[in-house]
Amino acid sequence: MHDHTRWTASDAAPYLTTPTARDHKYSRGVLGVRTGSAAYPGAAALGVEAAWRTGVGLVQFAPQLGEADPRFGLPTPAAAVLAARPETVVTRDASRATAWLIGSGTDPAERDAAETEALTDLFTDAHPLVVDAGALELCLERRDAARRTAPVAITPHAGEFARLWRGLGEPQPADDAEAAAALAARLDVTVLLKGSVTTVASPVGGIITVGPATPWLATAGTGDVLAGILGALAARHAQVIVDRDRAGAFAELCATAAMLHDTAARLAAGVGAGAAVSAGRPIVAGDVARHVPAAVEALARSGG
Ligand SMILES: NC(=O)C1=CN([C@@H]2O[C@H](COP(=O)(O)OP(=O)(O)OC[C@H]3O[C@@H](n4cnc5c(N)ncnc54)[C@H](OP(=O)(O)O)[C@@H]3O)[C@@H](O)[C@H]2O)[C@@H](O)CC1
Ligand SMILES: Nc1ncnc2c1ncn2[C@@H]1O[C@H](COP(=O)(O)OP(=O)(O)O)[C@@H](O)[C@H]1O
Repeated sequence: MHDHTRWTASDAAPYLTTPTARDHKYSRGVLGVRTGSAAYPGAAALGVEAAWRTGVGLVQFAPQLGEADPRFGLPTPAAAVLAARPETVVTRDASRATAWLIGSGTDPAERDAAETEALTDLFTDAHPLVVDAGALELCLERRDAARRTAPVAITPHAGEFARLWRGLGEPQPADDAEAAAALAARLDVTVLLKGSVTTVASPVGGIITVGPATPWLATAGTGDVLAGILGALAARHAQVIVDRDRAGAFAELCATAAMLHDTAARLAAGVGAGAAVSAGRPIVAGDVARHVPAAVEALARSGG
C-alpha cells in the first residue's frame, strides 16, 4: 500500500514562486524543447506557448534532426513555434537548458537514428527530462538506471500507459494507482498518468492524485499544453529535482502541473470551483495555455 495524497492549492503554492529583483532570464529556468514533427507542428507550438506562460526566463527550441518535409504547405515545427511565440530561441543544442521536454507531436516510426540518439543522450544528461507521447517508449530502452542519469517524468494518457505495460511484457494492474506505482518502480521514473483524475507515482514511493478535472479538457492538444507546463516547472525547479534529499519533488511538480492545467481550463471554460460538472463552455487547448498565468496567480494566492 502506498502513501496517498490528494493535491491541494496549498501543496502547489510553494512551487509557484515569483521572481525577485536579483533574477534574470537565465536564473528563472531555461526549458529546452524538442517536440513537434512534419505531421504535428501544432503540438510544438502549444507546448512552447504553455511553457512560456507558466513562467520561465527562456524557452530554447531544438528542431528534430532529419525532419521530414512539411506536408500540405504546413509550417515546420520551428516556424509554428515562432509564429506563436517569437520570444523563443531556435537553436541546435539548447546549451542553456536547465530541463528538457521531448516527444509531444512526434511519431517514433518517423524518427531517424540521429534523432533517436540525440533524444537518448538526454537520458544520460544531468537535467530533469519530461517525456511525452512519441518519446515514451525510449524509457523502456533506457530503464537500466546505470545508463541513465537524468531524473525523468513521463506523461502518458491511458492508451500510451497500456502500450508501455505491453512493452514491459507484464500484466498491467487493474488499479491506476497500483499500476502507476509499479511502472514508476520498474522504469525508475516519475509517472503522471493523465485522465479525469491524474495519478502521479514517484519511483521513491507515494501516490498523488489531482482532480477530477473539468471534462472540457477532453480535447486535442491539451496534453501538449500540460507537457509544456510541467517542462517549465521542471526548468524553474531543476535544482530541487536533482537534489537527492528531495527525491519526491518531481512527483510534487507533476501534481502541481496537473492542478495548474485544470485551473487554467476552468478559468477558460468559466467553471467556478465547486460548479456543477455540466457548467461552463467549450474550450480549445490554446485557451488553456493562455489562462495559465491567471491560474498561477489564483493558485499562489489561494494557497498562501
Ligand atoms: N495539434 C497537434 O499537433 C496535436 C498533436 N498531437 C500528437 O499526436 C500524436 C498522437 O497522439 P494520440 O494520443 O492521438 O495517438 P496515440 O498515441 O496513438 O494514442 C491514441 C490511441 O490510444 C487509445 N487511448 C486509450 N485511452 C486514451 C486516452 N485517455 N486518450 C487518448 N487515447 C486513448 C485510443 O484507443 P481507443 O480508445 O480509440 O481504442 C487511441 O487509438 C502525439 O504525438 C500527440 O502529441 C495530439 O496531441 C493532438 C494535437
Ligand atoms: N474526461 C476528462 N476529464 C478531465 N480531463 C480530461 C478528460 N480527458 C482527458 N483529460 C485531460 O486532457 C488532457 C489530454 O491529454 P492527451 O490525451 O495527451 O491529449 P493530446 O495528445 O491530444 O494533447 C490530459 O491532461 C487529461 O488529463
